[in-house]
Amino acid sequence: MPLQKAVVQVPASTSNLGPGYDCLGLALQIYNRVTVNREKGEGAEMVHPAHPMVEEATDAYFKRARGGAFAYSWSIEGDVPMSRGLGSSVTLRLGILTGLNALNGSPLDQQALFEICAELEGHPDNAGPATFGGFVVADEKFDYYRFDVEPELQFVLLIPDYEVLTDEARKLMPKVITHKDAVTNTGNACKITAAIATKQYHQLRGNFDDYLHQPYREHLVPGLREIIDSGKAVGAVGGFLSGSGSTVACLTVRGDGEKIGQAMRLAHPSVRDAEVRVVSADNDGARVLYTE
Ligand SMILES: Nc1ncnc2c1ncn2[C@@H]1O[C@H](COP(=O)(O)OP(=O)(O)O)[C@@H](O)[C@H]1O
Ligand SMILES: N[C@@H](CCOP(=O)(O)O)C(=O)O
Repeated sequence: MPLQKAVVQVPASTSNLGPGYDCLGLALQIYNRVTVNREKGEGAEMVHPAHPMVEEATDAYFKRARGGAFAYSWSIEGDVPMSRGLGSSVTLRLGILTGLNALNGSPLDQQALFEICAELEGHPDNAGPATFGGFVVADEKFDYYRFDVEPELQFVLLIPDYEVLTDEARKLMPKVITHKDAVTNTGNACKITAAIATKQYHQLRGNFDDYLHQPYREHLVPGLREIIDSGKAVGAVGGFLSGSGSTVACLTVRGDGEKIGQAMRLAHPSVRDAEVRVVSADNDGARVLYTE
C-alpha cells in the first residue's frame, strides 16, 4: 500500500544578505507546513486546489522523477508571511516537491529537489537554505556550500504590512553596473561568507553595502536606509533588504533584538505598525514531519 499522506515543514529564508544577490541565503526559524494527500484517479493533472506554482512544481517533479504521477490534494499553513522577502514561494514549491517525493517512495535526493526548486524560482539563494538549512552560498549551476549558524546570531525582522512581488522586483535590475561597484560587492559578499562560515559574527560589521540590487529597489520600501541605520545605531552589526523585500533585516549577536526592532520601527512613519520578529537560523532545512 503506497503512502497516502505527507506533511512537510519548510523554513523561511532570508536571501542576498546585502551584497550577495542571488548567491547568499540563510534559513530562519519560521516555518510553513505543506500537506500532500494522495487522491483517487490517475495523472497529476487532478491536483487541487489549483495554484500555478503547485502545477509547475508537480510537472517539474514528475518529469525529473520520470513518471509515477498520481492525483493529489494539498494545503499549506504556517507562519511565513507571503511576499515579504522571506521565501514564502519556496516554502510552497519545496513543500510540494518534498511531499510528492515522499509519497512516491523518495526516488529523488535533496540535491535534485533543490535543483528543481531553484530552477522554478529562477535563483538558488532561497531554495538552497530552505532545502539544506543553515547559511548557503549557491550559484546558478546549483553548486553550493552550506554552513551551520549558531543561535547567538539573531535576525531582527521588520515585516511591513505590504507585499513586494519578487518577479516584479527582479525587473528593476540594471543591465550593467560599474567595475568599482562590482569590486565592492564582491569584497563584501566574500567577507560576509567568511565571517559566517568561521562563526566570527562580529566581523560582519561594515560589510553589508550593496550596489547590485538594493539601490534599485529602495523606492519599494520607503525608509529602507533609515530603518537599517536606526538598527545599527542601537547595536546591530548590520542590516539589509531581505530578499526582494518588503522585510528589512538587522543582525545582532548581543541578545538585544527587541531593542533593535523598536528602533527600526520608529525610524520611518511607513513602518510604525510593522511586525517585528527576532529569530535565529534554522539548521535543519525542509523535513518530512509525518507520513501515513
Ligand atoms: N502560504 C501560501 N499559500 C499560497 N500561495 C503562497 C503561499 N506563500 C507563497 N505563495 C505564493 O508565492 C507568491 C509569493 O512569492 P514571492 O513574490 O516570490 O514572495 P516571497 O518573497 O515571499 O517568496 C504568492 O503570490 C503566492 O502565489
Ligand atoms: N535573490 C532574489 C531573492 C528573492 O527572495 P524573495 O524571498 O524576495 O523571493 C532576489 O533578490 O530577487
